[in-house]
Amino acid sequence: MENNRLLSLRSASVGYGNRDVLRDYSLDVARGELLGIVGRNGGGKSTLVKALIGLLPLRTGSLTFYDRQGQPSIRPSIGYLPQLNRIDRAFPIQVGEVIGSGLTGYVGGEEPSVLLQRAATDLQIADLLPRPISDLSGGQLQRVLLARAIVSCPELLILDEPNSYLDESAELLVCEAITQRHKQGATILLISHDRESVGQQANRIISLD
Ligand SMILES: Nc1ncnc2c1ncn2[C@@H]1O[C@H](COP(=O)(O)OP(=O)(O)OP(=O)(O)O)[C@@H](O)[C@H]1O
Repeated sequence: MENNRLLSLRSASVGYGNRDVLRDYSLDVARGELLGIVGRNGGGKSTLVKALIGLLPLRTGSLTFYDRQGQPSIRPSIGYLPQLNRIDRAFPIQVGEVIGSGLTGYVGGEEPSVLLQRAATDLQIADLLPRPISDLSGGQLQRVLLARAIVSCPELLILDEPNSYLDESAELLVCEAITQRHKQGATILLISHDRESVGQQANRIISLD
């Protein structure tokens, strides 16, 4: 892992108000790894993710990202799928705009409209692009948010409960999209309370209970 690390969290404490949810917590993630993060409801999975993407400050400890030479570096490009129940469904925005927001700051060489169309096609939601998100079913919105997370082909993909609200065929589609991004070299953190579903995809599983 030493030379192949993407990130290293060391002795971190993170929490809300005066309560630490994670205390003295350490985690290394290797570049190209598909890491499953499992655990009971309220175990701290989303809190860990928020700390990794900078939404929650560390109270103690450190978070370091590394480049391909193993040197400390700036944060890599990150795609994030939040839990659906944290999304404001009434916000007046169209599907295409939501997916396109995943391209903010994109500096790669590909045409943004091509990337957007590809992500929408991969998740079979191209016909939904002009629709307002308030019109969508839970499973459709989940695929839209996943498309936003993957659209820029980020180095690090963090997916919080990606299978929520999905029927069986949509689960297969999402699983395929995740596997494809992994094969292309992305490092993926897959968060779930369902150890069995994560176990089929992950190289390694950690548990937060
Ligand atoms: N914004 C917040 N303010 C205060 N406490 C919070 C907040 N978000 C989460 N918590 C608390 O932090 C603890 C960990 O929550 P977290 O959402 O990280 O768990 P989780 O493992 O992701 O759970 P789930 O499987 O239910 O999504 C819980 O006790 C929760 O009540």
